[in-house]
Amino acid sequence: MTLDLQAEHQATGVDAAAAAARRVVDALVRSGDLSGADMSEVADRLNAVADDLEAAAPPLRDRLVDMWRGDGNTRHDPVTGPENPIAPPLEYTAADSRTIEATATLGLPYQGPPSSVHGGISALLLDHTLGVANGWAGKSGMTAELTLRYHRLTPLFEPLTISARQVSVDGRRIRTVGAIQAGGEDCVTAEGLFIAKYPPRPR
Ligand SMILES: CC(C)(COP(=O)(O)OP(=O)(O)OC[C@H]1O[C@@H](n2cnc3c(N)ncnc32)[C@H](O)[C@@H]1OP(=O)(O)O)[C@@H](O)C(=O)NCCC(=O)NCCSC(=O)Cc1ccccc1
Repeated sequence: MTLDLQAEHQATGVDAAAAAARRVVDALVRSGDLSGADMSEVADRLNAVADDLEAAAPPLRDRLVDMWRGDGNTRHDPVTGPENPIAPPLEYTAADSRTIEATATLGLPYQGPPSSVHGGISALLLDHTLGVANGWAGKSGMTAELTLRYHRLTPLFEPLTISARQVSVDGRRIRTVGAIQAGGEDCVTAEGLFIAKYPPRPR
């Protein structure tokens, strides 16, 4: 089976709502206390939206089964998930049979050091990208160790290339490397040990 590297997108429905929520988060972080908007009115409107969503939400168990349906890529994860507002979201393409990559430009919600990507966000993007590279290469597992080296600040507002490649499989031990680059330079590099183990999807 060939892994489908990109979650199927819907131009409408929850994907469109998640994209709107991403805009809201970005606009809120952009605004801070310097905005001319009436923030208590904004809070009321956002709480009204949350009230509507919570009232219409399915039972948690039904949603868990639904979000893990099938065997391919998920649509809800915090890195590629088009229906998850905290996902940038990344869209992977295959560079070769063991290597995948994505391009993303991150904004203020992902800031750590000034005008730079938070180190934990870089770790999140790399952990997930290494994991998906394993699936693409044909043997996946759970992260047992993830070693990161932060070479230089990772800029916000500039295109980043996030890539990963499976380098070896030895029994249940899978070794995978990856990087976040800006302008062709390594910002963060990663080495991961994954152990082949597959927690069952809720059915
Ligand atoms: C799965 C495992 C890591 C290993 O447990 P078990 O199955 O009980 O393994 P067992 O003890 O039977 O050892 C087997 C072999 O492995 C070796 N070995 C084991 N550990 C280490 C080590 N640290 N360092 C070195 N070696 C280690 C051990 O010595 C043994 O070697 P041997 O065969 O004797 O030569 C478990 O601790 C766990 O679930 N941890 C939580 C993982 C977790 O939450 N991760 C984050 C979520 S995943 C994610 O986000 C990424 C993702 C994104 C997208 C898509 C997909 C993925």
